[in-house]
Amino acid sequence: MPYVIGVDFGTDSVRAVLVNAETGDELASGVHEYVRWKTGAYCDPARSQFRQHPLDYLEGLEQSVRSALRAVSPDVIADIRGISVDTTGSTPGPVDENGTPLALLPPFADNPNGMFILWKDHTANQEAEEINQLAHRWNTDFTKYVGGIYSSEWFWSKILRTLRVDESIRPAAFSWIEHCDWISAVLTGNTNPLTLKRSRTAAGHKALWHAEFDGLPSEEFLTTLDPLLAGLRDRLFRHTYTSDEPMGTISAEWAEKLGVPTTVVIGVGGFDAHMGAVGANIESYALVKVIGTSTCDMLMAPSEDVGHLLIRGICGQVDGSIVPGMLGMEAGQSAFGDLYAWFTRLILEPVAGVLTQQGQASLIPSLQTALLPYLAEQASQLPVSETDIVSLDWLNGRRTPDANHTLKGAISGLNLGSSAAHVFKSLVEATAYGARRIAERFVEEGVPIQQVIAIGGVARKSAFVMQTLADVMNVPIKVAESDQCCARGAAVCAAVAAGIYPTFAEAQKAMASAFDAVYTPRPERASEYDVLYERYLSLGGFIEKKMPPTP
Ligand SMILES: Nc1ncnc2c1ncn2[C@@H]1O[C@H](COP(=O)(O)OP(=O)(O)O)[C@@H](O)[C@H]1O
Ligand SMILES: O=C(CO)[C@@H](O)[C@@H](O)COP(=O)(O)O
Repeated sequence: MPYVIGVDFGTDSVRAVLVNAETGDELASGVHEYVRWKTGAYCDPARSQFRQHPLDYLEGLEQSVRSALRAVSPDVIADIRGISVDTTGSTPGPVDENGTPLALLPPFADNPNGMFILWKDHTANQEAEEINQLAHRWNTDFTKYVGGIYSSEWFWSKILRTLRVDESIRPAAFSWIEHCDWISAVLTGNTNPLTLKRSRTAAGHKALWHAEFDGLPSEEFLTTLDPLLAGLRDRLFRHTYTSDEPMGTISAEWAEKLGVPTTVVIGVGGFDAHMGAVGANIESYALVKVIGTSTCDMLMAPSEDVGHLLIRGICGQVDGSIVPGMLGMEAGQSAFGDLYAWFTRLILEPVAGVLTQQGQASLIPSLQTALLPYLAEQASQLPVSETDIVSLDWLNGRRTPDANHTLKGAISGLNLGSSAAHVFKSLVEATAYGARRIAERFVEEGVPIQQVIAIGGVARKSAFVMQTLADVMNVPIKVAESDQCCARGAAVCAAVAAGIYPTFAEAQKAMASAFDAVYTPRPERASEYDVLYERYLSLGGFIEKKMPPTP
């Protein structure tokens, strides 16, 4: 029997799953939480600075795969044929001529600017704005395939910001690399930034790569943006590769580290959301919502049907970014479950402080675990009325429609009777309104949505959130059965890259997740939410127009 491994680098942890490529059975999995990231090292949330140390990734890769393989017999291990990796993105980092991230070199070991700049880092808002202004007056609008607005979450904004603020990085950063490309390259032993195979998904959605531009934006565009970018285009890449392609064969060093055969094929890397959509059996005109810390909303359609459209305000339309040969479209919300995490922290921090002062700190961990489910239970008992609190989901800025990471969240309609459950309910509704706005944008732009599928931590863990989402969007939502859909999707990609299946369709048929729940909209709630959704749009319009933007 052939087996494959999918490795999914999420925001907080990395997960590896071992899948039987014939039956789709998940034999084993392993999880590793990033050690340095967990302590908050190299991050400054107040400034939206979020950096990850490459050692967290290397340790996570080894630990998660080893831990999965501990559960299976040597016969199974001997039949492992492929490994593919997905990561968050855009999560780029500076590398030297050998493709070594600068933070792995002693002078930069503790320099956040030598590390990977996590997708949710918004320190480059100013640079994103400059890219947009220049692109919109250039003869070719390089933003046209990424919704017309470049984001501070993406590749060029982050590179430019880093080069501007840190002189020490400038001579040392020979090139830049996305997390998904680097880890896949590490596994093959060839991290040469000039020859390793770069992911189409990362390049097309985040780096303004397009076949029409003959690759990345022109040297003239980049140097007009800032002379600090001179020459970098030639040290990046011109060609890109879809996730059905092999990146290479595993190096002897990594075969030994992971305990897998030296014949294992490493697939070209990709993003968590895109591979997650594959794991959830995405098909034409299905919207797959990856609902976790943030959301990614993945929509796929035949290029011949929608390739002529330029869809405004989304995170890109890229040929082959999800499934080779199809147009992959991405949108999303920069914070979804993160809103709930923020609210529980808000409640817990002072309570934990008091408990600690009173010598009862041992109570804190169980409070931490119980609080979200408790709030959801309380909120689910509340009626919905047109005078309810209305909140905005922009606590981490707005990713789509129309990226603007200077925007902030808001809570409106509080009175002295407003309880924690009322506020929590409004935050859950706000995330659902943001989701509805994205779906409406696709439809307004001419891309129909025929079904909605949800995957990710929130989709699996919270019936309350999912029912609210179905009510607000007024569509049935199917939830994929797998707890590890992104890693499973990576395993599907590995099966194709390793030649076990010739196409994604065949690999998905055998290996993609089934569905185990459907949330059906409740008609009376749906009509109440139509009214509240209008108030959400008005509140959003007011905040965007009247509140001065802050970095
Ligand atoms: N019971 C719950 N109800 C609602 N949200 C939850 C619950 N448990 C966890 N979450 C949210 O899930 C998010 C993490 O999602 P997950 O998919 O596991 O991780 P990631 O986004 O890093 O891949 C967190 O933001 C957290 O607030
Ligand atoms: O933006 C993308 C992909 O394009 C994601 O990697 C990013 O939202 C992070 O996803 P998670 O919230 O960690 O699931």
